[in-house]
Amino acid sequence: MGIQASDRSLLHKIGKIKPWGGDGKLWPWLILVICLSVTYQLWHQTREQESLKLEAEFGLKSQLVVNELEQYLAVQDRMLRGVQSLFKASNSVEEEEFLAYTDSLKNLDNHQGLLCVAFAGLEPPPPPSKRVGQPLADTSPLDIEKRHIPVVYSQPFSGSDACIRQDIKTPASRFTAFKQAMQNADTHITPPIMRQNRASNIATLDMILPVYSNRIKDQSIAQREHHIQGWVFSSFDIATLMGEIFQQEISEIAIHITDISESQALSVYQTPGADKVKNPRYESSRYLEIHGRVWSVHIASKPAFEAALDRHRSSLIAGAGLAVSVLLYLLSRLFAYRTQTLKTMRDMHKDLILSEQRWKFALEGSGDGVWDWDIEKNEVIRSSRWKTMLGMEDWEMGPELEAWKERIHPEDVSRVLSDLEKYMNGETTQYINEHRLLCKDGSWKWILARGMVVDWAADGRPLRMVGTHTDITKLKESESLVWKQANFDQLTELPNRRMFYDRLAQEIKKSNRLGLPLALLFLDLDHFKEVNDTLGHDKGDQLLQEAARRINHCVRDTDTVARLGGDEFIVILSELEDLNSIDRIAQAILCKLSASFKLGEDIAFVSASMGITLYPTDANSIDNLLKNVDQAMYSAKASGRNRISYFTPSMQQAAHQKMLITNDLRLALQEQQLQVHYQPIIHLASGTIQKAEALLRWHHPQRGMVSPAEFIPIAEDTGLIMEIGDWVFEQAMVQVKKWQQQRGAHFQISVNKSPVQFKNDSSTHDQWLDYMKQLGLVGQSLVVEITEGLLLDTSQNVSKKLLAFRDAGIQVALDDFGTGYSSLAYLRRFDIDYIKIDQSFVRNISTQPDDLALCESIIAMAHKLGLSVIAEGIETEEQCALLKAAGCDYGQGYWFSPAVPADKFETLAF
Ligand SMILES: Nc1nc2c(ncn2[C@@H]2O[C@H](COP(=O)(O)O[C@H]3[C@@H](O)[C@H](n4cnc5c(=O)[nH]c(N)nc54)O[C@@H]3COP(=O)(O)O)[C@@H](O)[C@H]2O)c(=O)[nH]1
Repeated sequence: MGIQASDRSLLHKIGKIKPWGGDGKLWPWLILVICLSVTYQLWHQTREQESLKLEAEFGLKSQLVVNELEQYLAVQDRMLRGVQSLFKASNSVEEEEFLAYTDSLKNLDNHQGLLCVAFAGLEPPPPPSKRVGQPLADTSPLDIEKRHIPVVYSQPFSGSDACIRQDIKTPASRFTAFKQAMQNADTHITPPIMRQNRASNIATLDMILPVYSNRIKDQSIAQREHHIQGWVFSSFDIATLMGEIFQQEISEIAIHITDISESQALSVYQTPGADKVKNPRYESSRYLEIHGRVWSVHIASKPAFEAALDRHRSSLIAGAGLAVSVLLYLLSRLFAYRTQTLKTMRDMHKDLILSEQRWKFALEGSGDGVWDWDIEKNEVIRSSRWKTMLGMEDWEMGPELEAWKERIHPEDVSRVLSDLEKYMNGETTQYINEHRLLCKDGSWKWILARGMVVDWAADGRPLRMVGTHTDITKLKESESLVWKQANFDQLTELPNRRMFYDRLAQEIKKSNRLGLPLALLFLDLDHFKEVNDTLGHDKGDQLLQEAARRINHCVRDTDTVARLGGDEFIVILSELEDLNSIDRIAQAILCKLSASFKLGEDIAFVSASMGITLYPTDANSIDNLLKNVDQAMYSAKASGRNRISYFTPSMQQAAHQKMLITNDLRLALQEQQLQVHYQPIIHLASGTIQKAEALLRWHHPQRGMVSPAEFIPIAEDTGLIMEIGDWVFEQAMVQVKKWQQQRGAHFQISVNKSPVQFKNDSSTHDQWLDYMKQLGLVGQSLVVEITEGLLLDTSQNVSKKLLAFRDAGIQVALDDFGTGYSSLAYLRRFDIDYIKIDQSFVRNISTQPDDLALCESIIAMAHKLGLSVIAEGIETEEQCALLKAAGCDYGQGYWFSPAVPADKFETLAF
């Protein structure tokens, strides 16, 4: 059980582990934050460095552009100066010379965007020879404006006849550059000029050098204009020029060159798409003074250049840093999870060990033996306690299952194996069984075995079963004791009332099954009370034990003898094949019980009254059988004791009658069906009525007069006698008060008081005394008539009430004297005032000398004891005379008057 609970706890704990959260494990997050911030720092620094580096690179690139441009123009300048030198070297340059020279320039590398190299000379050319370079003697600057200046020679580079078709005077800005070159005797560059080139317009510029007819060093501008012969110039397609020079750079930077020499800035060149560059990261502007013009070179970084920043180390660092951060975070989470799992596993392991220790402790502490059965091998491991329970050493028992089976009590084997089989078949959820096992010393121990299969094969076969053995011997013994106490009479060891009911029920079933009748014999010992009272309860107990033995000897082992309580025994004679055996056994029992009982020093005699009834002849239920046998027993008692009475239908009839009377009696008092009659008691010496006996009468509406001899016992059985007895007493007291007034204060009325009234706790003498006081009666107005049987009762209740009556002056008469135990000892012990000689002795007094002698003895004895005697049932004058002669004090009987109603009593003439 402990392991199961632990398993549940472990599963619960495992279930609580969350790999990705919970339990306040913040440090993986801390690692992530640190890594990310380090990554950011690294990335930021690197990015800064890279940005600076790229900025420097951009600066270099910008510088390079300017340098390249300057260098290119310088090369072009030199090349043009070479052409100028050609003219300087001779007075006239033939076209062939010019073309030959300029053609040789094509071998040079740097002529990107160069359209043509040409010479424009002043007209008129000297006819007829086509010689040029001869001085123009009388020319002036105004003349230059007026004169036609055609392009004389032209060497095409990429633009065929581009220079031939050019007019150097248009546009004016171009001609200005020609003039400035002339005036400064130096290279000049024109502003950008739009030209028609094949199908499209192109921006061009010219680099110009003047050609003079004389040396012009240190000459004035006027002199220079005077000697001007013409100009050599190179025309460039700016876009091609720039594109070719900067073909590497323009993918990454945007170049915009503006000619700012004049008030209105002119765009020289702009890389394609430069206008789309918005918010460049890097920008620079430089100024270039070149051959008479001032250029602003603006360079801006393009996204392609800036992208280099993202491709560099900072990006790598950012990526790697992020990756490392996430990796470290995941690893730390895994590590945290692993740590937590390991901790939980350790806790679980600890719990398991603890649980197992507790489990073992609980088992060992409880003193249970443990067994572990390998079903496949059919071997059992048994704990030391298991073996010591049976008084064996550890080595004394082999591991075989049979070693256990052999020790099972033969009566228990089949039950044990059946329980085991039921469990294995799945009919029960636990193997549990109580059986006896043989100990080493030969004794038996009760074992409570419990077990469960703990391992199964894949196909469902049980492989291993474990369980415990608990020594329940003591429990069984106390159970047995309790059972015995509950079902057996401790004094006689016979089955008690409860067990008797069980047995009777079983015997009835058996009788039905076998078709054989059974008999019930109900015995009540006669005079047992006297034995108890005279010899004491110990002797009474001995008698009961001996009586039980004697009854048992008279029946078969299969029959049942039970004690129902007191001196009542009952016998079940079962499986009766011969009904005659009933009478034989019953007689044998009566005979045995009527034999003397030796009780130590004393000898006692009892007899038994026995009722018999048969199943199924007389009744077919337990209740009715018991009623029958009870009636039969009472019938035997009533018939004079020491006899057998078989249940008869008339008994049943009587019982039925009794029941009807009981019901009617309950109503009788309320419906005033009861009446008190008074029978006079005559003082024999004077012949006067000095007393009266109150006798109850019942006028039943249907039955007429019902005898008190019939209904008083019923009233006693049902307890109605309490109410009825009090009512009679009150009636009698009212009556005696009246008659005392008429007949004198000595007049007394005697009232019969049943033993039941005496014994009942609810009836107290105080109530009667109070009532008499209320009426103003003295105690002597009442005589209480009791029977001898009451005096046999030694209970405090009875003697207390009798003493209280005596103290109150109430007199006591002992009724029916001579019919019972007639012990003189009782007369001495209790204060009795009158003895009433039973009418059965009076009846034959005149014919039976013995009865007369008995009456004379009673009278003499009573007088000696100071008691008065009342003779009952005097019916004749002779009886009256004999009794009077014997000294009897009072007489009562039909000779004087039967009991009569009060009004009639008053008319009696005594
Ligand atoms: N506890 C109570 N018992 C009562 C009460 N009333 C009556 N009883 C008892 O009932 C028994 C029967 O009584 P009853 O039928 O009334 O018989 C009494 C007399 O009528 C009868 N008797 C009187 N004189 C003669 C006679 O000359 N011949 C004759 N055959 N019978 C006679 O005897 C009975 C007197 O009984 P008792 O003196 O009490 O012995 C009887 O036992 C009553 O006690 C009651 O209220 N309470």
